[in-house]
Amino acid sequence: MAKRFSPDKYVDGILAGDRVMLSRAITLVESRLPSDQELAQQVINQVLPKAGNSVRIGITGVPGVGKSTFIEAFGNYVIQEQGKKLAVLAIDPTSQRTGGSILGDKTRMELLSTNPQAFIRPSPAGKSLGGVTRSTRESIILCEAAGFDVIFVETVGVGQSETAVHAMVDFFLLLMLAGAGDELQGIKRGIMEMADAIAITKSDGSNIDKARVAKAEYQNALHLYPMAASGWLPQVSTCSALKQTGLPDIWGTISDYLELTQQNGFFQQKRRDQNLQWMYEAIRQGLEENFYAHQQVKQQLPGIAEAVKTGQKSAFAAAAELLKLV
Ligand SMILES: Nc1nc2c(ncn2[C@@H]2O[C@H](COP(=O)(O)OP(=O)(O)OP(=O)(O)O)[C@@H](O)[C@H]2O)c(=O)[nH]1
Repeated sequence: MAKRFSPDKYVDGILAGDRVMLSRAITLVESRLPSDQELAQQVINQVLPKAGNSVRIGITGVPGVGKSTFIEAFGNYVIQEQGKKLAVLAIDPTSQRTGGSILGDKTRMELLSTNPQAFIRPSPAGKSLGGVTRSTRESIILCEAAGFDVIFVETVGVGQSETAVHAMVDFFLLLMLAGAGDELQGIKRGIMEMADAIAITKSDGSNIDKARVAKAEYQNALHLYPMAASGWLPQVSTCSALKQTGLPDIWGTISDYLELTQQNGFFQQKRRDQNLQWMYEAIRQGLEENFYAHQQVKQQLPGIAEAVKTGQKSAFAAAAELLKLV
């Protein structure tokens, strides 16, 4: 097992912006060991008052949309032109690639991964969506305490992980291709409804006209949705990560959104709601872990499951019997 330090050492390191200590603290957060979990909670509790001062931006899009290239280009823009410190985290429980999606794509994030103002952390490998979600939420807090004022949370645009990311960010950006059709892109209607902005990627060369048409179409489609509680009308823009165009527009949209929602109180309300949601989620996960770790449950579960399978017991009676054991 790697070396562990006192909680203060992690806390001091993080607050001083020490990236190595930040990385080590995230490793604690990702660990399944109860002793690591306990240490992680102590660290998080201590840095919590220094967290929260960032803009949390979820970025999603199906494979092929150009996500890594976009994050590299937009990330560098945010650092260089907006003077921000950027952390990039990933939620990708499906990733089979070693070290998760971001590390696998490090070559496409060459500039960002060597930029001292950026911190890139891949999705933890071998975890369930719930596990990844939890560690990403806690990693956001640690990154904020370390002084990162923009956080990108990247996810693959195929389903459940979008909902998880949406529940932990302030702003949700959906990347789309021009002319591929929603269904072809595997974008579910629900994901479009969650988007605060859509960026049509690869708007360069012969693609520019197609991207312009797509922009108008998506803008029309978004107008059909009922007005969001934030009072914000989702915006569509076109961009090219390759040619570095459209990036200031996207940042402008994010800034407009922040201005509106901070003024009308939606931003603060959403964060408070998300905090509560995190708590209930943690309770649910904790209960589930305790249940399956319980000695008697472990012993009796296989037999009872078999009885359900063969029709000797009803699913509900079986569940009730097992739940009573804890
Ligand atoms: N013409 C053009 N091609 C692009 C642009 N951005 C990305 N590409 C190309 O699109 C392909 C996919 O880009 P990636 O950045 O790997 O995106 P992805 O497939 O969504 O990958 P993940 O980030 O792993 O999900 C690559 O061949 C890129 O060179 C762009 O702005 N213009």
